Amino acid sequence: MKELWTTMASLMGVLAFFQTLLHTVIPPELRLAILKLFQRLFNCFSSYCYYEITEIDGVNTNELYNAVQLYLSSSASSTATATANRLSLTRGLNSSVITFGLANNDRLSDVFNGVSVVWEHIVTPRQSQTFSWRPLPEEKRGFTLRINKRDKLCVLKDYLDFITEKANDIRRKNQDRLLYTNYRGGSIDSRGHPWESVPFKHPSTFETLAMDPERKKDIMSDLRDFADGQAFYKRTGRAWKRGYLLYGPPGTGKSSMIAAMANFLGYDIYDLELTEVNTNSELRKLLMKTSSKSIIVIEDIDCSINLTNRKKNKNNASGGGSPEGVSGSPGPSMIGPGDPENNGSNNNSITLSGLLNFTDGLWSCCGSERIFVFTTNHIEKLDPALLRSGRMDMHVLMSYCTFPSLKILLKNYLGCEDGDIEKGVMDDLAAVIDKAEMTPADISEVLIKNRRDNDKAIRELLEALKSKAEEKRLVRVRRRAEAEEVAEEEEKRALDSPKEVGGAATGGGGDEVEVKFNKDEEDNGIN
Ligand SMILES: Nc1ncnc2c1ncn2[C@@H]1O[C@H](COP(=O)(O)OP(=O)(O)OP(=O)(O)O)[C@@H](O)[C@H]1O
Ligand SMILES: [Mg+2]
Repeated sequence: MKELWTTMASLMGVLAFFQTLLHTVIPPELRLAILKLFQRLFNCFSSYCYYEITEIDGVNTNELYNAVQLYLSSSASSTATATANRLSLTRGLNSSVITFGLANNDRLSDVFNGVSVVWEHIVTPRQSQTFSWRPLPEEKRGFTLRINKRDKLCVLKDYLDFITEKANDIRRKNQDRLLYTNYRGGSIDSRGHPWESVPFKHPSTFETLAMDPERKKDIMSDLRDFADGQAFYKRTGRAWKRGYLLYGPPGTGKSSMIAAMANFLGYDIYDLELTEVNTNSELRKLLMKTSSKSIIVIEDIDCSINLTNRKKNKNNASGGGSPEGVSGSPGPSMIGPGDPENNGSNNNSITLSGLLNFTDGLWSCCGSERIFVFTTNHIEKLDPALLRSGRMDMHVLMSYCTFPSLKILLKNYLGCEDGDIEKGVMDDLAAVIDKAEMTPADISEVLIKNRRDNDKAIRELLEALKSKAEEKRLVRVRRRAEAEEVAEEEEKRALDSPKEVGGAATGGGGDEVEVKFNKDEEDNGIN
């Protein structure tokens, strides 16, 4: 044994001697060249290709590294017990989910399209801090992907695309939805963001939303088509965005529908408070800072902006209207801060034109996969240019509660399925629901109040519906009586007016004569 140790020691001594000799005799350049030669020889005979994905690419963070890390985290968690003994755990900002990661210098195998690959996470200490504008981490991190040479051409690109897509999905799923608002107008905070965000936890879903089931299905499939439609939008040359206009009386579920859309698609919401935005350029700035896969909402659009701007400017053609692209409608005029119309009480110089550009102009495409949702209680007040397809592709009427919607509310609040309530009672509800014109919000109130006692809740609901229906009937009777009265009066006036009509006839056309007469009167007054 002793002899063995002595031989080993002398062998080590000889090796050390030769190493020192080689270092002194062979210059470093030659050593490097020999090393490279060996590497090349090894690569020639190896049946694998190796790809390195480093954390920092020069000075920038390598997005692919982050994507691979996230992607492997899902594989690592699912196969954690099978392969890895040591996993790193992380929880990101705004996230309630813990992600698993491949620990340092650990390996993981994966299969894509039937091809096996091996990932290795390599962490080495950074040797010397070279000069950099930003401090670099002390460790050099990277992933090495090992693929069989014969498979590399057919899978590499598709595999990396797949990883990037999957990582984006995981990132979105792991992060809580965010609700952004622009309470400071377009001004930016210390981190350069004009939006403030809070986690979005609205529980509304399409399942809880009370509306016509067919209409609901249409909207859901429209949203699904939109989310899966990247190739379609590219092929047709359209910007990947969609506009929804939700209109109807207060309390019919417009805001609840927006929350349901966000929860369905997993998108963030940007709630744009137009009254906080002072200029069109601020609006543009806000738009530029929104992310893809988001819903941009303007609630109560009729109250947010003076939608008569365009109409006013229609008469004011010399005011510099720009062509807007809607046939038959004149281009909107930009109203600048110095415009007399905007001075005085209203200093807000955001215009309808700015808003139209926001939803449909070139700037609306600075990002992708975005849904614009406008809500209003008065669709008739909106400018037709705002409603046209392309801007608002889908108009959704959120109406008073109908019988199918009522069934959804009964299920949500009382847990009553079809058949749980007596048929006679259901028939009574069905007979009265349309006449009552109650909103889902009104009905929810009645149900929520009595949710501990289903019988009482339904009894009170029926009473409320009946009394509302009676109220509506009385209003209709009164209106009809008033209309009849007006019609009678008009008839009487028509009988008394042949003389006037005759006089007008001699002048050639009622309205024209009246205008002319007034004008003459005016002229006489002036003279
Ligand atoms: N269609 C609906 N389905 C389920 N719940 C509804 C529906 N409509 C209203 N509600 C209930 O009424 C409340 C108010 O609804 P919501 O805020 O969505 O109405 P809205 O149409 O946006 O009203 P407004 O026009 O005043 O903004 C919601 O919290 C929800 O509980
Ligand atoms: Mg609302």
